[in-house]
Amino acid sequence: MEGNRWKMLRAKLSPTFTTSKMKMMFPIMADVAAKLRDALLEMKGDQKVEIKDLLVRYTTDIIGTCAFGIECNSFKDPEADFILFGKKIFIESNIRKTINFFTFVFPDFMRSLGVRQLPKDVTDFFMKVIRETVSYREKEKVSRNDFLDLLIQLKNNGKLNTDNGHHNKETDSLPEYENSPNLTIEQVAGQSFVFFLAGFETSSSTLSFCLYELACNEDVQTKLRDEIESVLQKHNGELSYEAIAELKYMDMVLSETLRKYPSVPALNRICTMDYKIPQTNLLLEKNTQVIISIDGLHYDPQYYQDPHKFIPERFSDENRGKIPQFAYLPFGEGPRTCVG
Ligand code: HEM
Repeated sequence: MEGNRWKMLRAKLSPTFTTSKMKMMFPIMADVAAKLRDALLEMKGDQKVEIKDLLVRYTTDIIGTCAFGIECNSFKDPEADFILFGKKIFIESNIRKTINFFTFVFPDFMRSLGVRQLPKDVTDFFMKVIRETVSYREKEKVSRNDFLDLLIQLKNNGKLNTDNGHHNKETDSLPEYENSPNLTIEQVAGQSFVFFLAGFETSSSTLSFCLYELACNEDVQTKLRDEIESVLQKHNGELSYEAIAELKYMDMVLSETLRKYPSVPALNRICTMDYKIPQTNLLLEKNTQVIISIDGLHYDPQYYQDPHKFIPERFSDENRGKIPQFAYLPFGEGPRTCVG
């Protein structure tokens, strides 16, 4: 999706990802985390685990419940529809294609809201799920404090309800788009679907790589475990939004994971005007497609000494500032940066 249509939707949807909205959804996410813990506890000591598979179930359940408002139950039922249809998009159609999908094909995919380029049974499934859920919620006046509730507000009112009746700069859409049309049910379904696709594979692969690095680097693992135990102790053993925010070393470990294994290896842009790259004779003409290699930047020894080594300390308060802003791009950059 490009131009004004993208701008309008982005302006409407960005407020659904604010800190306060994330806090609101936190208990839903914590419930799914508890199910992951239970699934792990049920395993026997010497049982082999395909961790990527388990984490796909975890992120599918999180996004299914936050974006679609549906309990996918993937831990109890590995054959659940969401898992099967998710696999159909991502696993059966080779991983390389998936990566390319996010980088080069993403704008086209967004233009059509993704749906027409995918197998019809997959799009029919997601469309049906959203139509039924929205219709049920509207009829029964059910509210779940989740992302779908926010999309329903955008469908019915064109903007989000204000918190406690007060305007809040976090929750108001940008003023120039305040009077843009409400979302249609197709746009609600399309957006939920985009979030499902953009979210579950990126997050589960990041978590898998993180666990892999923790297994390879026991010192990092011990330090991280100590941090988690001490923060949880301070919060009476309770996992909360505030407790997570205190996990500084965890943040460093995840940042380093995203450096070594960015989910999206390259960014894709199209020049909207002629642009001369400063201090060179290079002119990028309007409509030129530009591909920025995230992998290339993240492994450039000019920015990261020993780039193949897993060193979370690169992202300590002291060191983080030494990394040039555009040499670390796991979530992209600029107005199109990852919304999730
Ligand atoms: C580890 C997790 C994730 C990573 C590494 C990641 C990475 C990215 C990257 C690199 C982009 C392209 C940005 C650009 O072109 O500048 C992107 C876009 C996007 N991401 Fe993510 N993402 C993650 C999780 C999520 C989640 C959980 C969601 C939603 C629930 C999400 C929704 C989106 C959307 C909607 C876009 C398109 C934004 C636009 O074009 O305006 N992502 N993501």
